[in-house]
Amino acid sequence: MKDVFIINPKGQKKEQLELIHQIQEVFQGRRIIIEKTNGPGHARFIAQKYALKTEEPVHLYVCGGDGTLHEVVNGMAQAPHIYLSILPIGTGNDFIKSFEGLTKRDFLDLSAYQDAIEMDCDLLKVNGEYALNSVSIGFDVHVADAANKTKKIIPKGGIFHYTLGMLTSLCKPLGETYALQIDQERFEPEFYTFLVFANGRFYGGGYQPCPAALLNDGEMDICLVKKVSRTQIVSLAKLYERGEHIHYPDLVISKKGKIVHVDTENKEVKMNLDGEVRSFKNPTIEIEPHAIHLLLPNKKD
Ligand SMILES: Nc1ncnc2c1ncn2[C@@H]1O[C@H](COP(=O)(O)OP(=O)(O)OP(=O)(O)O)[C@@H](O)[C@H]1O
Repeated sequence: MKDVFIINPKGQKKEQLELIHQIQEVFQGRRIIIEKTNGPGHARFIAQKYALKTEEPVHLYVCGGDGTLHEVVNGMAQAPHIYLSILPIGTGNDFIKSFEGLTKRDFLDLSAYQDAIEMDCDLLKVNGEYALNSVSIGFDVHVADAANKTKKIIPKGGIFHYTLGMLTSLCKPLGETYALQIDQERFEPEFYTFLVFANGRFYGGGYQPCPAALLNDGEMDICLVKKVSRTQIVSLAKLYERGEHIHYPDLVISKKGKIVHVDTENKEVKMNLDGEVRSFKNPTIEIEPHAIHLLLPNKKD
């Protein structure tokens, strides 16, 4: 199998240097390929290049944050000969938090991939674009947008960016009215503060909109947050971080599903796909079961 490292050089410098040192040690004498990204869209392009070469299996190591991972997945989803590992050197790295028992340090230990653990992982798909971790609409898209801006100024910080983003977003309109169809069930138009469709458990630097979400169950977990006031948002933030908001059915509807249509009355709405902000009209969100092969670190205690 060919080993290819896609490295986003914008990642945390110290972790990047340690990683390059480990690559030299662990892969000494073996043929590897290092591909550095040069800007937006490049990681996707590189992943697509290997997805189109079907003659040899490829172990792709994604070295970056959730943004790089999102791009790579969009380049190689459904390619049966690509195996993906995540080397988290971003600021948030929310996706890896869904793997219970594995820490960021475990993911960054290259020797733990010699006899890696294989896992097929579901993906979400929104009008043709894949998301690995989560998709959302409403208030938290403003939060992701604001967090992306502050990350450019202060690169470290995790949940800090999202908390700050939440506070600045409280000045914006809080939500919208949508009609929804979740599988066979129709939801008449209602005002929602935000809607989250999750494959993974964590987003926004560490919040848990869908604490029971599993990456390989063939279903998406759905959290519909009804109309809440600005003061309720602030007081609910801690519960939301712990995933305890689901115990408040007068405020939150929790569901599972395979396909969701959101009727935006043909208006463009902003959506958050793994932290990237996009605009869609009347989006359809689907789960694509077992759409990528992951190779996870095999931790030796
Ligand atoms: N050489 C480069 N220089 C600057 N930016 C780059 C370069 N290559 C890729 N990028 C940008 O980096 C972005 C992804 O960064 P990263 O993977 O850290 O994502 P992130 O969303 O900040 O994730 P996290 O929150 O986990 O840190 C891509 O969307 C791309 O625009």
